[in-house]
Amino acid sequence: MKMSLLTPHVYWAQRHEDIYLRVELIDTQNMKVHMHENVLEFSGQGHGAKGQNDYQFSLAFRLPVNPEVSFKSTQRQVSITVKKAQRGWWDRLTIQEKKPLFLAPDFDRWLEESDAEMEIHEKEEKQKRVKMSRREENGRLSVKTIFLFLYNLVQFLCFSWIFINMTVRLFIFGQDSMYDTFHTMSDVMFFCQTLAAIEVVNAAFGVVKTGVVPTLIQVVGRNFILFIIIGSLEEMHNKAVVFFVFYPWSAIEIFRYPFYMLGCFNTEWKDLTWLRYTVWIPLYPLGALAEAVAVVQSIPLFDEANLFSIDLTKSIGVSIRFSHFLYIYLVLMVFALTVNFRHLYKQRKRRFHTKKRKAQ
Ligand SMILES: CCCCCCCCCCCCC[C@@H](O)CC(=O)SCCNC(=O)CCNC(=O)[C@H](O)C(C)(C)COP(=O)(O)OP(=O)(O)OC[C@H]1O[C@@H](n2cnc3c(N)ncnc32)[C@H](O)[C@@H]1OP(=O)(O)O
Repeated sequence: MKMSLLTPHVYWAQRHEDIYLRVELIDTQNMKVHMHENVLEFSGQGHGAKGQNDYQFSLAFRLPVNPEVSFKSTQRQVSITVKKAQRGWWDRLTIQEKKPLFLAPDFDRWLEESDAEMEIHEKEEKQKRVKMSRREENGRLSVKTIFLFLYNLVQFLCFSWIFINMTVRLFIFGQDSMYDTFHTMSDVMFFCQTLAAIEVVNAAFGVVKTGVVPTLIQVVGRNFILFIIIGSLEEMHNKAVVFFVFYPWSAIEIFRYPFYMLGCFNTEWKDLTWLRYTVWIPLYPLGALAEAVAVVQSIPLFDEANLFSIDLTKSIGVSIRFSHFLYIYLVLMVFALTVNFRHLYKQRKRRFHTKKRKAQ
């Protein structure tokens, strides 16, 4: 059956820089779209107003347009975009004053000149806002990265100083060095552990992706031992247990903080990651055991000194001794230890399990 040559319905709209044409043809095949001397030539087979047929049209534009035409055929229509050679608003589309019969405004996209200007203005504003928020985000990111990097660096340097000093002193002075640990290391340890409060704040405000509870247990637990159990009792200062508390504390941190430092720049050193997530396995129970021994050793000393006890003998006839609280603390330690051990185990599994899956 011979198909007759017909013109499809064409709808148009403009912006300051573009012309949009919508050709109402369904399932267009063998489509040709050309621009020749400012005239757009279209031909194709498809289902239009007169059923399945060959359709064609040409449009001589009123003002110069770019020779390149972009077009897209969908199941329902053909969309053509032509770029104006010069930015501006046209009072009509074609060179001839009389509008071709097949051409009509595309009211879905139609805008008056002032509305189109408004649209440009809104687009520019939106782009500006996106740019500004990106810049702000980058600024915030870098401030956060610098802050975390410096924090981890300071902790790494201080804990390394403690660890190296304790090791060297152990080699030089042997067992005697243990009794001197508090006098030689406590200032730096006080500094590090006070600074570590930042980690709780970071976790609470989402600065780092970690749980608040394990961090709180870690920081409060250590600071209780350092400032109350050891720090507040002079008799505890020259006990060897201080060595056994400080050594595992500082040993883990010389791996943990550099691991975070690299993480700040999305970098990883596999061996360091392995150490960070493995060394705690023996160190954590050892550290906790040393802390428990320190608490037990301090109990008679607190009783003797009557420190932090609340005397209620006059009002209710009893005195609440700090040592009572310390017995409770020892039980609490078991729970807290379990929570953190499980947390660290999960972190280890997450780290190595994901890495393995990624590698597959
Ligand atoms: C509520 C009051 C309770 C009172 C409780 C009283 C009883 C307490 C008894 C507790 C006994 C404690 C014993 C303990 O003190 C003994 C010792 O410490 S012995 C030495 C061995 N110790 C350790 O190994 C523990 C060391 N500490 C830690 O690992 C952390 O403090 C801990 C919170 C336990 C776990 O860390 P975290 O949850 O942060 O895990 P990740 O390291 O995997 O980090 C998760 C993601 O966050 C990013 N992150 C974390 N911190 C930083 C940082 N400073 N800078 C940059 N990025 C950071 C990290 O990169 C991870 O991100 P991603 O997953 O994307 O890589």
